[in-house]
Amino acid sequence: MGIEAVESCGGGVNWALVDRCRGFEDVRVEFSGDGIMKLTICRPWKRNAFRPKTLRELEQAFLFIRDDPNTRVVIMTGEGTEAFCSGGDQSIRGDGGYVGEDGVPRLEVLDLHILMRRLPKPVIAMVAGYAIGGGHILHMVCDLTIAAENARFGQTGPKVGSFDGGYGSSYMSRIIGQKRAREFWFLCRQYNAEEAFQMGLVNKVVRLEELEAETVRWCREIMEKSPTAIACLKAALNADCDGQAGLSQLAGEATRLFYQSKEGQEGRDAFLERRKPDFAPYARF
Ligand SMILES: CC(C)(COP(=O)(O)OP(=O)(O)OC[C@H]1O[C@@H](n2cnc3c(N)ncnc32)[C@H](O)[C@@H]1OP(=O)(O)O)[C@@H](O)C(=O)NCCC(=O)NCCSC(=O)c1cc(O)c2ccccc2c1O
Repeated sequence: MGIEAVESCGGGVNWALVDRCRGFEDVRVEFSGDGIMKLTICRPWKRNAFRPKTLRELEQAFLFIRDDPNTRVVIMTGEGTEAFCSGGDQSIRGDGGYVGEDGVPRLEVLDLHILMRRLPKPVIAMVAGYAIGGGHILHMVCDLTIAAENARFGQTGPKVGSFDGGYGSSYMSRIIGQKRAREFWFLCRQYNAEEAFQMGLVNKVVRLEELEAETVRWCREIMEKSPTAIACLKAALNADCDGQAGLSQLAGEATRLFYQSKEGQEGRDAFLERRKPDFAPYARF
């Protein structure tokens, strides 16, 4: 995959920068060497608020990861200990969305959510500090969340003139229930890590110094399991709230398995060999 420049962080992993994402400005993409890809939003002076460029780089990284057989699990995090992500960068919010270098206003984070949901590999949010606004939604869209004790969670939309009626609302209510979701959005309060854990928003709370090591432990535990089973389970759990798109993702996993079977390959081979397919050996049991 073209990795270089080993640098050492916490968690006992020698993270290596991924060459093909080396030109990125807002996102650092690193590989553990044994299956874990770490994506770090690097705008700490803005509490890791995202701008269109940040989202583009995350999208490119996820597309790369989707096709990369070496990557089994993804960690998504923010630079530093102050914030995971504080949502959309309000300083470049125009009248119709967040304005990038091309001058076009967009709400592109919604596309990123879909990419993350469709990724057939687990994404774990590693949260230190604030996960606020669109940053809170990003952690919710991740499959699992490990939080440091200093983590703080909340929505700000109705305070800053915004709202996410997509995963930010409907999926939140699936996770924490309707009453709590309404509380989150209508009051715009902040919740600490323990409160988030009690609500089921977070899988584990650890001391800040332990955050990366614990997250890596979860990744490695997942990597001991069948990747196909994990991909099918993620698709099945998504299908519960993703409608036709969710069913299509789940069915795509079935088609992928079918393509790998002798029965599926007999259909292809018969067509190419201009003969009648012989499916007799593959009767259902
Ligand atoms: C995150 C905070 C609670 C942190 O508070 P703290 O006191 O620790 O730090 P400061 O407030 O002093 O911030 C330090 C520094 O960072 C700048 N900053 C922080 N967040 C942002 C931000 N989101 N955008 C721009 N800049 C930010 C801050 O201005 C300071 O800079 P200085 O130059 O003054 O040093 C607190 O910062 C906070 O509440 N931040 C705002 C959180 C927020 O409201 N986020 C936006 C919500 S809306 C959203 O994210 C969103 C995005 C989308 O793309 C959508 C798409 C489609 C539908 C809905 C969307 C949506 O709702």
